[in-house]
Amino acid sequence: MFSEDLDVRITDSSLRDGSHAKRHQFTAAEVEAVVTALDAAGVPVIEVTHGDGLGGSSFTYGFSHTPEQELIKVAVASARASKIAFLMLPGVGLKDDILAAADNGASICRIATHCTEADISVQHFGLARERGLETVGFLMMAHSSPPEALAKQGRIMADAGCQCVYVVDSAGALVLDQVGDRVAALVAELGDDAQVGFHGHENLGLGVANSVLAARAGATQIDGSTRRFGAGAGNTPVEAFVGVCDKLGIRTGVDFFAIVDAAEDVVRPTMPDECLLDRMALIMGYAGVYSSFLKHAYTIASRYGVSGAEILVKAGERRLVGGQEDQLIDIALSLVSDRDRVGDR
Ligand SMILES: CC[C@H](O)CC(=O)C(=O)O
Ligand SMILES: [Mn+2]
Repeated sequence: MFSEDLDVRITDSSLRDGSHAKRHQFTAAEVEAVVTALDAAGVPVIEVTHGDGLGGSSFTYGFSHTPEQELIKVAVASARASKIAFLMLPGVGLKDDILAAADNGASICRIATHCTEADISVQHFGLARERGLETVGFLMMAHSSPPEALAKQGRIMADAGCQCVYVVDSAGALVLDQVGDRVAALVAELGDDAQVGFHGHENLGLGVANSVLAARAGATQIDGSTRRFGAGAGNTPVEAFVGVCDKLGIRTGVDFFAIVDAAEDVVRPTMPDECLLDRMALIMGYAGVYSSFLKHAYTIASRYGVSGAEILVKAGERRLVGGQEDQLIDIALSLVSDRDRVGDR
């Protein structure tokens, strides 16, 4: 599926996972600048979509500054060698959105489901393959399922036409061997039927280490974001991962010095803030909370005058999954009523 000169193929998610951190405000000029720089550094795949995937621009998830199909067109026009990928969550986006992205020149379709719900992706993989797209499946919140259960879900995706099933550590909650064990279970289940990938978040500071263990366990596609530009504390930093891979003899095809320059000179200026390993991000990793809830938790905490950290701890206890952003409001209201009850005594 990709050049034999690579041991792992990197997908940069700054222009999709970073969209969460930027509250979906990417402009066409920013996408052009980032794609041009990443392409020149040799990044083989660049993902461009609203943070919540095709169709994500909405009241619930946050409206995009620029329609994502426009951004996809700009990305395709700016890339010389990189392939442009897009993400879609069945039910957030529609099948027509996949066809529009393909018409706009994107060539890799990534379908994401909660890690126990792979069966809702079947028709989307079928459509994407029919349309000639390369396919990737995302099993999100993978920390919440044991390796064997994840492997069974991966089998559903592969049988539907998915060419690479990802272990997606949405909460940045997986620790070292927990990644290796999940990747190994998928590799054993899928054999030659599909590749295995890993998508990490930095909430416990393990993005690079977890990605190396994923590669050692047989993952051949690894996600990251340049300058960690992603939800929560961000994703595996591509530039650090490339540097580590160079030292370990893992071939990524990405030029270390060029990607370091791109991170500092091109990606950083598009970021509202650095993605930090701060209290809120650490709690997400520790409590197993979906990274894309971070900005919502900040907004809701300030609207209801409650602690964002407490919202996240309770979100972890409730085992919320992607799409349940509105439950953060419910948690905030329960914190307000607990506080009022104590005040009444
Ligand atoms: C809302 C989709 C989500 O951000 C996908 C992803 O990157 C993850 O689960 O980590
Ligand atoms: Mn992510």
